[in-house]
Amino acid sequence: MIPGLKDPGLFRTQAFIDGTWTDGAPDTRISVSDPATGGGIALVASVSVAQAAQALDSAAAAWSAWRAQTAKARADVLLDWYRLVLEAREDLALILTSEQGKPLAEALAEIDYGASYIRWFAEEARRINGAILPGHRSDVLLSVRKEPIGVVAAITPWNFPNAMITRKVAPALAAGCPVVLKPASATPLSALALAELARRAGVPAGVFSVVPSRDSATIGTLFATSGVVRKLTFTGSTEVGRLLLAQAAGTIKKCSMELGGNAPVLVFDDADIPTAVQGVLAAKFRNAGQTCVCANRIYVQSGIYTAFAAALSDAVKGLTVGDGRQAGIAIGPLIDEAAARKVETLLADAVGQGARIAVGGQRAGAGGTFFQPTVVAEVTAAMRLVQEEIFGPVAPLVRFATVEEAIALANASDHGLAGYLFSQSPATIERITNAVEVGMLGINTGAISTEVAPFGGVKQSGLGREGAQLGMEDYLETKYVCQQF
Ligand SMILES: NC(=O)C1=CN([C@@H]2O[C@H](COP(=O)(O)OP(=O)(O)OC[C@H]3O[C@@H](n4cnc5c(N)ncnc54)[C@H](OP(=O)(O)O)[C@@H]3O)[C@@H](O)[C@H]2O)C=CC1
Ligand SMILES: O=C(O)[C@H](O)CS(=O)(=O)O
Repeated sequence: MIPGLKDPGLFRTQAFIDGTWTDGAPDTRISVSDPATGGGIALVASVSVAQAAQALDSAAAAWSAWRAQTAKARADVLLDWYRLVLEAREDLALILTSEQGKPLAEALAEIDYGASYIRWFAEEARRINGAILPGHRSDVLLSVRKEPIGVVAAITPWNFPNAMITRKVAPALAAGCPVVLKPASATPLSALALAELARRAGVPAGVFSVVPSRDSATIGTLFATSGVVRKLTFTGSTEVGRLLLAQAAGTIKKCSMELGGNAPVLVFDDADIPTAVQGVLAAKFRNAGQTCVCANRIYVQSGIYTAFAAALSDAVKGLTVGDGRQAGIAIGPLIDEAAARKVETLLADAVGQGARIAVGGQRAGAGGTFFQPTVVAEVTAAMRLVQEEIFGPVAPLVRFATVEEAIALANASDHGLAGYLFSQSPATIERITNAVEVGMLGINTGAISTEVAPFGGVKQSGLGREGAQLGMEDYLETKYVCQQF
């Protein structure tokens, strides 16, 4: 149980299948722990493959009635869900921080961000328009219709255990598609609370099921290979996304992939230093650096390097580390011991090759997975800090000299999710905007995520877009009709 919940009914530990709370497989449960204390907070049902298959079958059975609802009726249910989520935002944030660790202020922001996707797609539900085309013959009527793709299987990560779910479930339901969700095992409670609120909002049985499982690989294989599933949507690491794509090939399944990132930041000599520092703080240290759009490699032009490094270091020293439930905390714990150890390994590799720790560099506090917000200077492209997604509160600074060098460095990655640019030169901004290989670019800002814009990457950062009007397309099929008079 989580102390302090106003509505204990949101603390759910069973699976939610076909509108019913149900135990999982016997003798297997998911142990959910609090990353700040290491203590256990829940034992959650872990479903069997048969139960996950049952959830898919119940979704298929519910599909025809859900798609037959008017767009307005589906929108009304989503708006009720939106209202209930906002009414429960403090409980949802407390559940989220308890299982994921981010500071409560960030958790509240995530609940609002997640809710914004529900509202956005409630509105988009009523704008899924088709078209009448000018015929190629005088005796035909040509039309194009948008139809719900069918049963959607979704798999989501632990770092945004609320918003990554609504960013998929809301457009699917808006389009007329039922969803079966497998949430991350580290953070199932947020997903189950969302399911309870969806139930209260009137989402019909079978239209939204949540099947936590300790055996994610087996459930993922079921989702990717089942003939019942028409659409697979995944957010998580590139390696898992690659595996799922391969598994889905057998059924030519439509897939959306929001995968790993390795965001470059380019700070030019003409940048406004306070703006660049604030932008890097926002893009680097949100969620203790555990976001796919985090600033991962910070390239600083040689003329501003020393001044920027000093200003950033001063700002980072002011970031407080601690339990996210305490007031004023900026950096919570990393999700688990493996994450903390990975950060240590990457730092050791960099220092071993001549990098210099300007701020931080160590675990914070006595024990646990807290890590000091860290600035590393004199980093080079040969270091793992630059080559790999850090997923921790570490800001590596790399020098560069020219615009052409900056472009080459920024694009030297298999990933291309987000990127950031700090300059006051229109010519530099235009040059970089056209040349950098990313799906999303922040210019003189480090905060770019919003439901109104298409979220997604290029290269091995994924396929498809979430949010915006584009985000609805992933849950629709197009039908062209040629009617002879
Ligand atoms: N592009 C984007 O929008 C985002 C990308 N990410 C990326 O995700 C990574 C970190 O998140 P993380 O949760 O660790 O990513 P993972 O890929 O490890 O896990 C994501 C989800 O996939 C499940 N999973 C793990 N292995 C398999 C498998 N073999 N088959 C099917 N499902 C599987 C996990 O289940 P379980 O929890 O049981 O392991 C979890 O639900 C980073 O690379 C980050 O960049 C994260 C968020 C957003
Ligand atoms: O998991 C992520 O990194 C999210 O996509 C981050 S965001 O959408 O809040 O930027």
